[in-house]
Amino acid sequence: ALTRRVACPDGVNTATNAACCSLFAVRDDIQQNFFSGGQCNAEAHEALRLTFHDGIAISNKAGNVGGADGSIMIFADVETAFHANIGLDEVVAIEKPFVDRHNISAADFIQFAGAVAVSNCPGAPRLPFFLGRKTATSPAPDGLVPEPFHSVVQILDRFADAGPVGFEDVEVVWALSAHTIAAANDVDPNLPASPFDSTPTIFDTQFFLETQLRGTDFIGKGTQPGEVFSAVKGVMRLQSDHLLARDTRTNCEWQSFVNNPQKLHDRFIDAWLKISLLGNDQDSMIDCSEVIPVPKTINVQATFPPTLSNKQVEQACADTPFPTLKSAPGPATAVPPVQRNQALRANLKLH
Ligand code: HEM
Ligand SMILES: [Ca+2]
Repeated sequence: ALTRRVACPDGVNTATNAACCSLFAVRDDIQQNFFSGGQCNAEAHEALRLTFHDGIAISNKAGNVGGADGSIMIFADVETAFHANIGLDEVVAIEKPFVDRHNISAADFIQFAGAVAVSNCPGAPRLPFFLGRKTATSPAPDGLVPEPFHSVVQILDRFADAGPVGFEDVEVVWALSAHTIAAANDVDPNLPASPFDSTPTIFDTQFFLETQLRGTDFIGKGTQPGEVFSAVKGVMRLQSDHLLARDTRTNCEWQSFVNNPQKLHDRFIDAWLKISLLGNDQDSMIDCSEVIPVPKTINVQATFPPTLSNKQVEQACADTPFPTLKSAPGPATAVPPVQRNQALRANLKLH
């Protein structure tokens, strides 16, 4: 049966539910004025990180208060001072004016902006967006956001405790697909915008491949808490990603994503949707996924970075051999830092 669509008051768009109509203007505003005309830039990456740090701050042990409730923006003074939220004061400051000038809650805006952000990255899945989150009445307590220097057990336990259902070990791996479009600004403050894979503006499986390579050096002057040896110049490796790629509880799931973009899509949609709904009841929310842009598709094979090959794989999964893949041609060159929207930052007096 055909779904009847309603004409939106903007005279341009139609929607399956009239409540979604106001999101078109929010989308167009952030694409233009936040993501530099629809780029998978540093701001897009930060918008995605923020969805996680708002959502994951809920604990079954503590009675499931919080989650994706906007507390990280509403109580920004408290929460952006938490060590795990380092650097997020900036994206909160960028996002706040958009919330103020549109009729949308902080909780919904954070997740909506994250879904739009991901759509800007070629190769990404089109993430679903549901409208109607509860609004925070108190800040999240400290200690609920995983840190890169945490052990695998600490990380898996934290995810398992996030919400009444929690996350299975494999779902933690699925969620970490986000690090294919990511960089670190504050792990090594001397090297801001250091990406986690060689293609931080493309939603591909390189992150899972590159973290499985034998680390050879720090990308900066030395170790920072949560940083380990990386295999690729310019690419920062987090200890948490390194350990999850090797731990017996997660290593085969990690490897299974290498050169499997279909699985990457399917599982990231599942894991991210779950994060984006933590603390809320999906059945009482409105599906506005149609407002999220359709990402550009890519057709690439996972490849070893120049000079590296299957020989450098630190095989961890005992069940299945690592896939045999080609190496990118040429000499090893340093992966450049991720571009930031300097004008936007200057306007808000951010560094
Ligand atoms: C074990 C769990 C995780 C740990 C320990 C972790 C840790 C980190 C750290 C340390 C950074 C660098 C922050 C900075 O210095 O600027 C980072 C960046 C990022 N993380 Fe995670 N993360 C985890 C899971 C996730 C998940 C589940 C998502 C999203 C679904 C996510 C999305 C991102 C993104 C998009 C960035 C890049 C931000 C930017 O480029 O500015 N992370 N993460
Ligand atoms: Ca990538």
